[in-house]
Amino acid sequence: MNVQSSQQLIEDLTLDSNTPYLAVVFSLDGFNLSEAKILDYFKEHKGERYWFKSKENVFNKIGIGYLDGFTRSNFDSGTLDELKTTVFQKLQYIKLDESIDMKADLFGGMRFDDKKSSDEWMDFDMVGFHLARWQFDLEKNAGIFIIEKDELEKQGLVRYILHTLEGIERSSVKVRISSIKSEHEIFPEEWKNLVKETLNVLDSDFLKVVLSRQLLVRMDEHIDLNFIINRLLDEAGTYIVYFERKNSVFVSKTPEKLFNVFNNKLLTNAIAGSIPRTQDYRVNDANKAEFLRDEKNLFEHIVVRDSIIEDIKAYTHDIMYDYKPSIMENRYIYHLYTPIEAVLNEDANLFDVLYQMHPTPAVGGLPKNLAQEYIKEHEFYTRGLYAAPLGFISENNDAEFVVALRSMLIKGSSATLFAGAGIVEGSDPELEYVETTTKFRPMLNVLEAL
Ligand SMILES: C=C(O[C@H]1C=CC=C(C(=O)O)[C@@H]1O)C(=O)O
Repeated sequence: MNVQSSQQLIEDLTLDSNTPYLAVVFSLDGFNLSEAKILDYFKEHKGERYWFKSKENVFNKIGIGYLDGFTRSNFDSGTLDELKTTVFQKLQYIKLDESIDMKADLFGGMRFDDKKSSDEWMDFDMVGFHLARWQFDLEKNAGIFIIEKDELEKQGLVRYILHTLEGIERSSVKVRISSIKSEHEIFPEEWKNLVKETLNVLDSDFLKVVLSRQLLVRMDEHIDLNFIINRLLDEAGTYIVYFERKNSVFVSKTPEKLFNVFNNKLLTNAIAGSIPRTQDYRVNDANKAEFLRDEKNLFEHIVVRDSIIEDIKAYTHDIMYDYKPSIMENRYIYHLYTPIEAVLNEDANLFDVLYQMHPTPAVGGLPKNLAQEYIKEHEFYTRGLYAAPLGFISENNDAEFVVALRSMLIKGSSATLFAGAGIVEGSDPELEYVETTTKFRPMLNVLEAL
């Protein structure tokens, strides 16, 4: 960044009186920044920081300080779309480097069930989208600083941004390692019984329901967030969601995309059907071949796929997918996987798409309404952000939302982990229980000291 020419650009800028914020877009070229350094540098903003990294390394976004945005106590697509437009209309942009292609976006989402509440999730809104004051994208190697115009002092602005970037670069991140003191499964036997009872309720009208449970992990002391942030980078091939709000942190290493939209092209996928991955590649190869032929898993997968296609039909055209699923390989588990592509209709409201697609049958069930009601009534806790849609949305409707699986809620010295399994006719309660144990692994791995 050339200080003089950047400063000149700002001095020459005519401030538009209709927009309260100035968004300064800058390059990170020449700076050696990492996620851990950025988040640590802004530690006084604890409770207002997020990190959202794409599974395919397309973006790596960090947001600091929730300057603006909107929260709602229920989901109303029309209102949300208007609120979104209002927030973006408050921004006037200035690029310190013409070649950077970055704009501000909103990060957030909604709880699994926007009508069910419990104390555990009090810090998170039913629906909430945040405009961060500092936004970094380490994939784009660029950042944005948004400042209120009535606080703006043009002369010092470029120096202030530069000073901040240098400060981040210089900071050395201290990590305090904590150890797991106890692990406590919440109602394991009752959960297996619930699966048994559910098998009696399933029929040709109620095909599938995903039942989840919790594992409570107590650490020996207050969990150091730098430690969590460092551990999150450990496994590639999943998304990383790290979302602070007030005194809670929600963390997910989900493999599951709800959908993304870039240049009006919508990508989504069906992920359903699972087998564990072992340490032995020969066993894995044999299991994978068997998995692709296994009727229970194939059935579970195909109903999920068809339901997703049904959900996006009203908002898209030219839907394309492979008829046969492939296998998605994660570190501890394999899933049956079908990518689905479509073109978004011109008048589509992305909040409508989100509301229609959520919950996918991979986390709710089928039919969706029946399954959602069943979960609300029978599960032993409130899902909150577990299996909820979280992600970002930009002014021009580029967006990416994930389904927040393989996740946990951190408060103080404890973490609550979540995992579920799709229950269909023929499911074995003991095997489903083991499958949920496998699905706790990614978050246990984050918490376990090396
Ligand atoms: C509900 C979860 O996983 C879903 C996603 C993929 C495969 C699943 C399954 O095979 O049951 C689940 O539907 C979870 O990880 O908590």
